[in-house]
Amino acid sequence: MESLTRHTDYGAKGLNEIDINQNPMAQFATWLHEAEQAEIFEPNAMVISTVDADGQPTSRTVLLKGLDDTGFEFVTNYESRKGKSLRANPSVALLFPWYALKRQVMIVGTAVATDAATSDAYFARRPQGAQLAAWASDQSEPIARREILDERMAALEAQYPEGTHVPRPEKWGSFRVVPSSIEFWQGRSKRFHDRLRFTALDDGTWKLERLQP
Ligand SMILES: Cc1cc2nc3c(=O)[nH]c(=O)nc-3n(C[C@H](O)[C@H](O)[C@H](O)COP(=O)(O)O)c2cc1C
Ligand SMILES: Cc1ncc(COP(=O)(O)O)c(CN)c1O
Repeated sequence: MESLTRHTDYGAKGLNEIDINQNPMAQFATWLHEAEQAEIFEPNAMVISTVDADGQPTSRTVLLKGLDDTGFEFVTNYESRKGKSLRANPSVALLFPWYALKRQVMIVGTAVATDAATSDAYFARRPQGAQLAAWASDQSEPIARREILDERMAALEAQYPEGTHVPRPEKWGSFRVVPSSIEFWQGRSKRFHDRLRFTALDDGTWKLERLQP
């Protein structure tokens, strides 16, 4: 396996304290836009790590669905493994792995369920197939066979013909991750990378620090 011994150079393009936007959410929006421009697959995909009631961490990918000065939004099933973990412990880590750009963004924060209206508004914008899948799936629960899921879907498709309104299941909705720190990582040559980390202060401003690579 050649990839295991490869030593790819990550290039000369740096990230410095002068050029970075002093508002980390605005800086994040710039990098997300650049990831979109680079046409990488699912640029808004992020790995979210949670810790369950027993202290066991787990990670999985979700899609970023909203971004503003208060935080990062994603949607999921509140009764899923991650949903249950977040009820027990709202601390999370987010990772945007933009390898094609030799970049990653690491966020630490707290996840809070949004109000029902926010979840309703997003659910209403989903394609009907995805809406029905949210009803059909008890996310993260074992099931004996794929066919059982397909039968559930067929029954839901009969109940809700194309174009009819599908209400949001109560078990499904959005979370907002309120960040306490946001680190921008830019890969550079010789593994001598740039790392700039913002930490939220009590007065609503951000402290910026450079971390060693
Ligand atoms: C690219 C990608 C995007 C995904 N987006 C979501 C998402 O936005 N919400 C979601 O609940 N699951 C999403 N999934 C599935 C999750 O990774 C995961 O399998 C699921 O949420 C169950 O996780 P859990 O059992 O740890 O709760 C995505 C998977 C991939 C690969
Ligand atoms: C199970 C699941 N739930 C939610 C989402 C994200 O929401 P949407 O389907 O509206 O993109 C995804 C995206 N891959 C998903 O796989």
